[in-house]
Amino acid sequence: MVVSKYSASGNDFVIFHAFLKKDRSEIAKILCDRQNGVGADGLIVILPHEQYDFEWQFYNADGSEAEMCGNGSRAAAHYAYVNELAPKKMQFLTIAGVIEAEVDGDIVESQLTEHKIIKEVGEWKLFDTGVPHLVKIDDINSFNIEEARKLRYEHNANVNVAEVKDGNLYVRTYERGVEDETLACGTGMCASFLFAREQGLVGNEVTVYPKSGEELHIKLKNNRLYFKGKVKNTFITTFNVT
Ligand SMILES: N[C@@H](CCC[C@H](N)C(=O)O)C(=O)O
Repeated sequence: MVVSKYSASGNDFVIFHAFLKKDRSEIAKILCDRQNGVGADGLIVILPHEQYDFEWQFYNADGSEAEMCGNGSRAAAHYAYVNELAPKKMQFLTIAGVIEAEVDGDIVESQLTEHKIIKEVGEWKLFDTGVPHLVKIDDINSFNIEEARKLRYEHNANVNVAEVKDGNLYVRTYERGVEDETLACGTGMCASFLFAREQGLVGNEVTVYPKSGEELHIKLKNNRLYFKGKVKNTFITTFNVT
């Protein structure tokens, strides 16, 4: 099979398109494996849809299906555009709802699904930005992988520590389904932005830096989150599925 590998700010994905919607949990594990597969944080499968430009299936590296993925939405939009599956400005369906995206060269902006606050857990706050994210505003160096892993299982959520420095937002994320810290997480950066904004640390727009150090932009307009940054199609390959 022919697959494309993408990096969206360091969050990496294997992407292919198909005609049939079926359980692809096993192939996600195989393709995402960093030793025996292509290697990625997630698998995205682009499928035709009658109402929208396309529909996707998103799987984490461990084969679990997730409702949404912010960085993945930008990579998928770029893939769909360059493969002539969607126009520059597109709408596509995820489990969490409809995503609007616009491709401009290697920059892609996604309008995420509606967001909400779920609950407070001490100094942490649990947001839903398409998928669940616990966020704490603290020194970015206080990110502790063991604590994050414990919270992830206690709350079935991704876990973020965020800090505002010189008006910019810095975020580190432990991702469920990858079961490790990743180089970037879009829905996590957006949840972190919401918490920082609530605390008056940022306004309606912010420049954000995930662990990869790449620059992204988030804005809140009419209570909707817009998330913008570069994506890179790192390679296209054939992969033997045996
Ligand atoms: N990396 C993604 C989020 C992917 C899903 C997440 N791991 C989950 O299972 O909730 C992003 O960029 O938003």
